[in-house]
Amino acid sequence: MVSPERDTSTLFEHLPIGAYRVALDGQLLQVNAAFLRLHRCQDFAQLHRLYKESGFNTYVQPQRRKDFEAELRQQGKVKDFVSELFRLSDGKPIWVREHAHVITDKVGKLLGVEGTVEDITRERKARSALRKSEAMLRNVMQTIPDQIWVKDLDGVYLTCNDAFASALGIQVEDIIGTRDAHWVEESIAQRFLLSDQWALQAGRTVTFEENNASHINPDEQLFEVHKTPMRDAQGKVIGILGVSRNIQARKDAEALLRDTTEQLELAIMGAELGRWDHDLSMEPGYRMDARAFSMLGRASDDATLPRAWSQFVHPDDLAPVAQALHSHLSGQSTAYQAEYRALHANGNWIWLSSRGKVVQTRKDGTPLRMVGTLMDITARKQAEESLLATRAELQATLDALPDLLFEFSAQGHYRAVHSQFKGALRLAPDKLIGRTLHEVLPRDAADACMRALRQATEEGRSNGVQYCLDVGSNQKWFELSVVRKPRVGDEELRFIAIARDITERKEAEEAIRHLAFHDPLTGLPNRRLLTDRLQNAIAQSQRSREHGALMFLDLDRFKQLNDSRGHEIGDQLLQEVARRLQHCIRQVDTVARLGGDEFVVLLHNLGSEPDAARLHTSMIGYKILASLNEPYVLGDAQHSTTPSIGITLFAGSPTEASEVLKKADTAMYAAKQRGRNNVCFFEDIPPIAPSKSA
Ligand SMILES: Nc1nc2c(ncn2[C@@H]2O[C@H](COP(=O)(O)OP(=O)(O)OP(=O)(O)O)[C@@H](O)[C@H]2O)c(=O)[nH]1
Repeated sequence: MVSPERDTSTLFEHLPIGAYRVALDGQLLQVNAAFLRLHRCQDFAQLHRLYKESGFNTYVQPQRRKDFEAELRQQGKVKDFVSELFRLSDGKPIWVREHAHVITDKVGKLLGVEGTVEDITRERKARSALRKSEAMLRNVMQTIPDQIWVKDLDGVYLTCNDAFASALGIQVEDIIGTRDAHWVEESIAQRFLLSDQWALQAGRTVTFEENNASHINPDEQLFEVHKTPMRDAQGKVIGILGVSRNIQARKDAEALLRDTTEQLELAIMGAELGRWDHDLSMEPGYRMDARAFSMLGRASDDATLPRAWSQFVHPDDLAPVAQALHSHLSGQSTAYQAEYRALHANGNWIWLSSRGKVVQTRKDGTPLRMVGTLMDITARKQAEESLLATRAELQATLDALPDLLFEFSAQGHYRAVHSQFKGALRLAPDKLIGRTLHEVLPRDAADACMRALRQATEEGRSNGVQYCLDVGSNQKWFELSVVRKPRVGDEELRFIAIARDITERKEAEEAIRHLAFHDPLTGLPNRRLLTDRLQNAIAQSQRSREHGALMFLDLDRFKQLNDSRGHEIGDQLLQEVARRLQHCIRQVDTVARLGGDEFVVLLHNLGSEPDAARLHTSMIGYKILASLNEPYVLGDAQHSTTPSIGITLFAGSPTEASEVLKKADTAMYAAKQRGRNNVCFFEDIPPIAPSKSA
């Protein structure tokens, strides 16, 4: 049988933690093997020596020994006394937990102290690490926006984060220890339970989406839920970890993207666009889709093969296309855009419009991938070309037109000037635009143009309105043709106006008119104009009762000059006579040549007194006689001539011009008969006696 003492001693020896006995003076009496291991000592002697050297106090904080002894004195024992000690062998600090009690003999006399010392350095480190990792886990759980919770196998919440608690509308502390049924409808709690069981049975993380309407998810937002069985260190399932994430916004964005992509696809199809995808990291890396490829008349089977972007591009268009590409790839342009000719399978060149953008870059910004569209613009290009040709033709026609071409508003604003002959304009075209006719032209001309515009407004066109302008130092005549432009939509009413320079025509007309009323040799009014003026003078005389007079002149023996010196010399004489006659009369009076060597002078406003009128006329008649008697230089010889002048007066009474002319002619004839170079008044000719036989 083993004695109790021996049992105690064996137990002491084999305790897994350090055990000691000390005397009242602190001397070590006995330690066990574990105590020696704790202090890394070989044997009791080494330990004892080191212990003595330390002065019986190995506490890192010396105060702790005093605390230990005080507690022992007061309580007779010390429990769970944790302190830091210096390990006796190497002086390294270690953490220990101590229990001790005093030893007494049978009568209660104090003999010493007996205690245990347990090295808890590793345990403390582990606890501290655990505390740290727990804190970290808590932080992570709070930081993650997802809802996180942990339930045990009975469905009781062990922990959760704020996101989860606030989704339920309560505090974290309120959730712990409760079940789902506390917070959600029974049906929802049931569904939660089913998914928990699914994860537990599967023995792995299960993921599913959930949007069940409940008071914690009234908007039926979509959540992605992960449930994972939780295991202890031995791999035994002890609970379930849940993570739930609101993916409504992501789903909406995905749906929008899908919609947009579909719409884009539809738009691309609707616009008959082809697509290309250019992988810039490889060569060749340009791929077309079937639609793009079929634009080139090529079989869609080969469409997706990578090729050089330049494969079908017209050689003359390579440089500009490469330039556009470079400009976008180097970031100078926000998008790539080029129009070029491409080789159709039938051998023709078609026009393509290519647009695209870089959609992927390396980290350093180097472009990696471009995508874009192709559009067949051959028809547009052809239309543009024919439009350009038509425009060029129109411009050439306009350039060839000797006219000024304008566009006006109905209010007379210059809207456009199409004229080659800018010199004929009063202002430069850019200065004309926006101004009105009245701001640019003199009043009469502007009024005439506005008249034409008004007529064109009412009738659609206007032709023939004429106006006169000073252009430079010349006076020019213009004739206006105006057409109302067909209106497109609610566009302003406009008029095309052609102003034709008709100065030459006007001058020709004037010359013709002059010829009709004037004698070409002397420029004097002819018989027709004289007759007209004579009629006017007679009419005026009737109104005013003033006298007028008509002189009829015929050169004496003019025929001889013609015959002797020729017709031309005769003409020269007639011209000089015309000049002298004009010098003898007032501006208001008229000298006319009737033909041959016959001239007529018409005098106006000779007053109402007959004698005064006759005297005045007589004076002029003799003045003319004297003037024409002056010698003439004709060619290289002098010549003399004389006129015979017949005069008649008229006043008040109605008379025919021919009658007056006849009287003057008669008087002239009388002057001839009186020996020529003479002045004779018709009124002085004695009336011819009626013949006896009559
Ligand atoms: N040089 C020239 N001669 C003309 C022109 N028209 C007519 N004559 C000539 O003028 C002459 C007119 O002569 P008359 O008046 O009949 O005779 P005359 O010699 O003047 O004789 P009297 O009048 O009786 O003194 C004719 O010889 C015509 O041929 C003309 O435009 N130029």
